[in-house]
Amino acid sequence: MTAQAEPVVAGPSQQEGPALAARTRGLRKTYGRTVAVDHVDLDVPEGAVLGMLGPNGSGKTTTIRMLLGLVQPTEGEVELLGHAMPERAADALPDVGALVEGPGFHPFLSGRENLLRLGAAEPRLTAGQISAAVDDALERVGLSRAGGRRYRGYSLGMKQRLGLAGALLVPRRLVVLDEPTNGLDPAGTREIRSVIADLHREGVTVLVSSHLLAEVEATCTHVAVLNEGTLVAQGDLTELLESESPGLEVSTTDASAAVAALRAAHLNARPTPDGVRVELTRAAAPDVIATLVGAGVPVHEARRSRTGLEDLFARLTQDSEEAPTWTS
Ligand SMILES: Nc1ncnc2c1ncn2[C@@H]1O[C@H](COP(=O)(O)OP(=O)(O)OP(=O)(O)O)[C@@H](O)[C@H]1O
Repeated sequence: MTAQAEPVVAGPSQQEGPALAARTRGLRKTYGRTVAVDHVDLDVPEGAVLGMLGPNGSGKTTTIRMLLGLVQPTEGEVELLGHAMPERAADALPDVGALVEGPGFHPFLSGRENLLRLGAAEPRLTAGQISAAVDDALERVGLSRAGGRRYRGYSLGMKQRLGLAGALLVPRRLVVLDEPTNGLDPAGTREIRSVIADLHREGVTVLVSSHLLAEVEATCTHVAVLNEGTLVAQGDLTELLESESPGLEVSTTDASAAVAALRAAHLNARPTPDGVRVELTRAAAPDVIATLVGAGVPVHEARRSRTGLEDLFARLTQDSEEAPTWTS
């Protein structure tokens, strides 16, 4: 594994910042010789929708499972809603709704019957409250009409939404969702997004893991980026993006010649689908174009780029031995 720089941090420091719904310090998990999570100091501010981003295998699920007390850390501390985990799980977990792995619903029962069974195991609901809580939860995730149908016939999106309804049977302070839109079509993704937006409006803290950059950019107020088990950036999403250096997008038919010429001139450049993106920290746009033209690279168009999440992650993860694959 490549040595990582100090994580990029945006937003107020912890002393003056908001209360934290979840917090880890020095969190580490190893499986044999595999380091799944490496000294992660994660802050999830109360009221945030925090997107935990990272390529496959970067440690998102393991971190989430340690937060919820489902996996014992090798080292480090976890606090969930102010309670030490896993020791004080019984104090913390009633306020936490989680959708962590494929929910174990019964295939031959309807969505509603499955939720009734879950409701019966929910310590905050009396027997008389379960039915109304189930109906509320079904409505919240848009499954009221499909509630009577067998789980077996549900689409993947409906199954995910039913899992979410199960996590929301009672009001929660924190909702944790591990890749909730995995495998969903755009309509299913929009539905999950809208449930997250509703929770945010109600002041519920949401921690959602994803490897979809566009998804996080559209839904989240905060972001935490994991790469090879290490936290490489975290903070307020807008502040993180604003702290990024400006770039120039150059359209060219010869991206490899362009990258070679720019790197020879000690400029940071990386290929994009229609050319290259050049960081404008060490050179102004006219110098970049002059360098390319001087090297005989055909320049069809050049425009300043708005820094997006994709650029931020390309930079944060560019030192990896294997370039991570991001999907936007
Ligand atoms: N129970 C386990 N036993 C052995 N290795 C594990 C176990 N759980 C996770 N790992 C390893 O730890 C690393 C981090 O895995 P993790 O599932 O946390 O990543 P992730 O970011 O959630 O990935 P994905 O997006 O693919 O779900 C991987 O190398 C994985 O193979």
